[in-house]
Amino acid sequence: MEKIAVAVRFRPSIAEETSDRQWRIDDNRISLHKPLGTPISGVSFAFDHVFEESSTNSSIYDILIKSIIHAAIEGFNGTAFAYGQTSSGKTFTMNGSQADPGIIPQAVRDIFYTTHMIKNREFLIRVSYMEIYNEEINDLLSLVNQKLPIHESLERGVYVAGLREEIVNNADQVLDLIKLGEEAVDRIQYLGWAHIPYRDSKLTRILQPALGGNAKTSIICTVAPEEVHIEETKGTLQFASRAKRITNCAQVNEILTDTALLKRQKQEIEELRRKLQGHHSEVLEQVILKQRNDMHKSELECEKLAMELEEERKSHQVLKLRIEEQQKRIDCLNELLSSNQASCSIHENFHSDSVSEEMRSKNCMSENNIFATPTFKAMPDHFVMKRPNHSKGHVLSPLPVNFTNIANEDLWEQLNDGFTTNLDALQMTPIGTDLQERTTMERSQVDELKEQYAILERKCGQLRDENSSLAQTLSLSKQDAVLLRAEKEELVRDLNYERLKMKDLKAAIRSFSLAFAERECLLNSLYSTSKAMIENYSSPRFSD
Ligand SMILES: Nc1ncnc2c1ncn2[C@@H]1O[C@H](COP(=O)(O)OP(=O)(O)OP(=O)(O)O)[C@@H](O)[C@H]1O
Repeated sequence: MEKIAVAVRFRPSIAEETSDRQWRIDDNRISLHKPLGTPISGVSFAFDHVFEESSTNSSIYDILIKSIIHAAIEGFNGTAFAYGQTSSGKTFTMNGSQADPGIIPQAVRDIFYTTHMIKNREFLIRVSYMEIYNEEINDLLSLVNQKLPIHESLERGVYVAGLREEIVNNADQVLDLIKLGEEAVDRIQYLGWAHIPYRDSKLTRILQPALGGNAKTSIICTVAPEEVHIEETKGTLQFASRAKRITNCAQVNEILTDTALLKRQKQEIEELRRKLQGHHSEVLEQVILKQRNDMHKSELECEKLAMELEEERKSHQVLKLRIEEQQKRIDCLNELLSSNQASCSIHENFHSDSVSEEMRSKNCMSENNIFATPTFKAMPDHFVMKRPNHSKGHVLSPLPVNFTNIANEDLWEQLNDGFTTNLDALQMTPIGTDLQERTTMERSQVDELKEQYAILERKCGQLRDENSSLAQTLSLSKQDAVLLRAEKEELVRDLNYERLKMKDLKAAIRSFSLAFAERECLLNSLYSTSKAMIENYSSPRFSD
């Protein structure tokens, strides 16, 4: 006979308040005090352990839970649960945080660590996970198992019928299952004392063996230290005091005789055989087959994507080259444009008499290359003449329609736009028809060049358009490539995940088969031993 271990844990205070009354902890005693330290009578409780606000989950595990886990490994029933008002720290105590794992992850790791160290015994560890919500029991590992009933039998005691039990081989599998179960819950309040009456609830029934039955039990009552929660805290402490009076009678579950062991082994082997040959193995095989198919599909998808990516890369390369080529052509045209602009400005300053061969060749105006200089600036409307020796400033006038060999005063007046001059001071006169021919020829050349310039400008515009559309295509292709790469990475991740799942399944089947083979061996040996014993007993020596 032994008492239930009851501990109280204070969570750190959330509110910064000045309180009239406060809880005081002295060793394992909790009492309520007035501001000046006077204890309030009748509000004092003693427990097995009281954990202050600064306590850690790991210290709680070591002091309160570890011994239960080790006893369970030895064959006892064990129960540990948290009880307390909302927001008092139940979840924190059970699940904990990354830095301070709660008692569930610690217990799970401890179970596998300890069972691995025991070499002379075999363990079969199964996990189930359920919620009690509004007095209904739901399976968190199988969503089809809802509203499950509570049964009781001589062999199993109180149990939830139809609850899924997963065989597990390591701690991570258990924690993964718990995570899976938590995803199914969108409501972790099992022990909301304000909502579920302590008596008559399904929870009370399930906890029956733990509260006064065949089990070792630890209860962690979580409380909030703030004054505003004093009444709820008192309620929790009263529950804890009642729980402390409960006595359990824990016994190692079964010490089987050879015959009982034989019977039990036979049953287990039958159960395993049924599972292996029946639905369970079929499901596993189907799952493996599906995983394999998915894996092949993903691999094919990956290859396809890789090929597409390669194609995309090649077309990028081609586009890039084309753009570079176009850019070169545009640069070349721009160079020509600027050089021709320069030549046009020189051309504007030509005096009709002073067009020399040297100038012509310098500005690409020789007979041979006149059509090779495409971008000329348009000529001004008036062809102008300059008379350099007449005065310092340039006197410009429109070109007369006809020149003759002799310059008279009228002509000069016409040339100088009404400006009169001393004809004796003139050094030369315009030279008639030759100049006219040259001017006409130059005009037609300039017209042709204008046309060429317009054509080339159009072409340049087209090239620019083409260039920008190629740049657009390139940027779209780049975006496509990024998307394809992301898709590929996701597929690779899926593939790896499927591989891991398949590996786990294979390991589960392997350990399942091993256990099955070992059990069969054991059965056979027990069977032969029993047969030999029976034969021995029925031999004439014993008949006598
Ligand atoms: N011992 C502790 N140390 C640090 N923080 C804690 C502790 N206990 C509780 N907390 C914090 O207090 C808040 C409430 O705790 P928790 O969620 O565990 O309460 P709960 O009893 O599970 O609430 P509910 O019943 O409403 O689900 C959380 O933010 C939690 O991280």
